[in-house]
Amino acid sequence: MTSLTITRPDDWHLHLRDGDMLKAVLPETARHFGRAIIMPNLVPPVVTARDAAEYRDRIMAAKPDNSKFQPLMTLYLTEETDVRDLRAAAEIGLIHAVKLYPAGATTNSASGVKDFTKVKRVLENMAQIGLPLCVHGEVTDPDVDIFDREAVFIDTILDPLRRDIPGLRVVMEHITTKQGADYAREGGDDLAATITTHHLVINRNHILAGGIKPHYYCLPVAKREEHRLALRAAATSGDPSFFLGTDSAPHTDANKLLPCGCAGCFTATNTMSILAEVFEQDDALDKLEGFASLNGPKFYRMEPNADTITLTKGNPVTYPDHIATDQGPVTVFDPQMPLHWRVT
Ligand SMILES: NC(=O)N[C@@H](CC(=O)O)C(=O)O
Ligand SMILES: [Zn+2]
Ligand SMILES: [Zn+2]
Repeated sequence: MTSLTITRPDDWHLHLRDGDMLKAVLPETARHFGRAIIMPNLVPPVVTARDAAEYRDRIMAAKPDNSKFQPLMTLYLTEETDVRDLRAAAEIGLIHAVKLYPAGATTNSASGVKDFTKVKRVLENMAQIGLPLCVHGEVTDPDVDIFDREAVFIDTILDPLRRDIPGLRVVMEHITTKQGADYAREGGDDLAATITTHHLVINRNHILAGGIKPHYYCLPVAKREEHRLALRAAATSGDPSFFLGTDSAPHTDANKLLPCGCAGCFTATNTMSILAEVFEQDDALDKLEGFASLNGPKFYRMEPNADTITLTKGNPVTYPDHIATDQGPVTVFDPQMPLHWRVT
């Protein structure tokens, strides 16, 4: 096969940041994607309907001319989240999900949840109205090894939470483990998982073997090869429990290349080329549309995009190794393999 036309994809987990960074990175996503779930971990975070409306306006203003890209806004769940404000924002279609960060789990998560009893009423209301909860699924207990934090979160927090609040619709964001894939697969219609582009490509050796590679450091951190293979199997299976959330998370090189560097991989630029290569390697090009364009809208109870994109196979694709921003360069994720599929 040398050409593949699929429904225009969406990105169900994206960091666009704000200000100059937003202006620099938004065109990279808007070029190929119809919609994206916009992560609310700004500083300060997007916690109220008003914050979300104002952030949406800034995104719309930063959009390239002629772009039909639609940001799907989210609220950042805090122990002070106001149920009425949240319900009103969902009813008018301003927000499409609420994001749960355990306090301290990842970039800009200090306002996240420490005591789950404090958010129970909000979660019960979300279950009533069918509003999905997007979960960064890692425990923050310093006694738990960083490579185990996702699996421990599923057993000690996510599973009890889902039993406690029946009907709560949950997206396990950026799963990185076999345990995550298994739990999502078996969780029924109210549970799904996003998988990033980079976690289909790298394992923890890519970060640590032969010298430390800060550009491959993200959270949850990439795990052993067996987990990467489990994610590949899940993404290419066609199972509607799994869909694309790139977690494209721009940080300037200056902030990545530090003694204590930021977590995040920036994949907006080359995600579709990487995915086509990955799905072709696994003999699953016919499953790419489900993963990137159909399974996400199905879970979010939205129509798929009405238009299509075409990927064409040819000589290796060239793409910039970084994106320039007013704050400095942002390195584009290097999949360490030639990519032959370009969006035409
Ligand atoms: N994934 C990351 O490594 N970083 C994300 C935060 C997140 O999604 O956890 C970021 O905002 O930079
Ligand atoms: Zn996260
Ligand atoms: Zn993220």
